[in-house]
Amino acid sequence: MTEKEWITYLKKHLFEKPPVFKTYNEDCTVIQKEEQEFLLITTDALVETIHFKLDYYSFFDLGVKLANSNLSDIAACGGEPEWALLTLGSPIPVDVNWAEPFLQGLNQSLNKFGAHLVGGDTVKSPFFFFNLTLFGKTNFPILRKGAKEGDLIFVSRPLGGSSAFLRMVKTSPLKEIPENLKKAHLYPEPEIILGKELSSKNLATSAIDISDGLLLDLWRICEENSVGAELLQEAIPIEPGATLEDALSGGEDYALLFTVSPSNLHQIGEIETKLKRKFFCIGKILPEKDLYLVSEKKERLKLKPKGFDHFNFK
Ligand SMILES: Nc1ncnc2c1ncn2[C@@H]1O[C@H](COP(=O)(O)OP(=O)(O)OP(=O)(O)O)[C@@H](O)[C@H]1O
Ligand SMILES: Cc1ncc(C[n+]2csc(CCOP(=O)(O)O)c2C)c(N)n1
Ligand SMILES: [Mg+2]
Repeated sequence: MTEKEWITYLKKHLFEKPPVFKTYNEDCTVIQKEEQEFLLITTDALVETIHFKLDYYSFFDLGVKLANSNLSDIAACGGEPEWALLTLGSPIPVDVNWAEPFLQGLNQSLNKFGAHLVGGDTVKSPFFFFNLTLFGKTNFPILRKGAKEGDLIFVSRPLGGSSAFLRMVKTSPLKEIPENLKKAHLYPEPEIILGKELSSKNLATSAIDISDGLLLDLWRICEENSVGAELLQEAIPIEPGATLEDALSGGEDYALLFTVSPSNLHQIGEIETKLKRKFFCIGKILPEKDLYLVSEKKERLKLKPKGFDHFNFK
């Protein structure tokens, strides 16, 4: 079974009654503590050869990436990260020469957003793997559920850089790869500040962080809401050095994708001014359950939601 089929299959095994507010097909499990107080829980792993190779990652970088990929799921729910648990799997006895920089990278990224490592587990494993479980909180959770016909689709920054890095590192030495692509893959910034702004203004009708690719992650929002989407090719921001294909389906961007009702568009401008950033409106939500790309020549192409699936190598 593909990863998608597996996620569908396991739905019936997930407990989703109060106080669980929402869990299935979400970036975090959302648990309601009080009327306006929610606990967020997320977990994400990095596995050697699947997510990284040690010839281009330092252990410090691995700590940063592990923290950031988890922080990104808290950001997608409009949360504030708090507590983290680490599972460390190592084929060799733990040695401070690599464990110390790993923990430095991990803690540096967690601490930057007010989160702290408070426990974990350590096991021997045939290869290195690192898993983090991150707890956070929010007063107004943003879900994947909520996007409606006519809502505008935004992404928070240019896409594709991470995937372009991965392509280049297969054939080029690290020092020859442009800095912006290196940064996109090794140090993707989690959008915690933006997520909190969207949440406190109750502005996003839905959100997801782009981990498996723009098309696939957008399609997750569409499926959750029984809608479709249309993207304008010329409006999709592409990181310099990346291709359109990288931006559409590469993954590991950790940008935020969010939808906004057109009647609230002016509030995006207010956030842009406050954060001194620009966000990118790339399309809109459609009633019909399909994905379209309007090319630069104004041709309307129906697309498959192509992206990263751990068990689908078609
Ligand atoms: N092994 C599992 N057991 C229970 N629930 C799972 C398992 N794997 C995934 N899920 C749930 O399936 C849903 C979809 O997970 P998905 O992997 O799309 O989320 P994500 O963490 O945002 O993605 P990514 O892993 O790419 O960061 C989530 O609600 C998640 O909690
Ligand atoms: C060596 C190597 N080969 C391929 C990839 C690409 N890749 C791996 S996992 C993933 C999606 C996010 O992961 P998850 O869904 O587990 O959070 C992507 C795009 C990589 N990073 N390293
Ligand atoms: Mg996510």
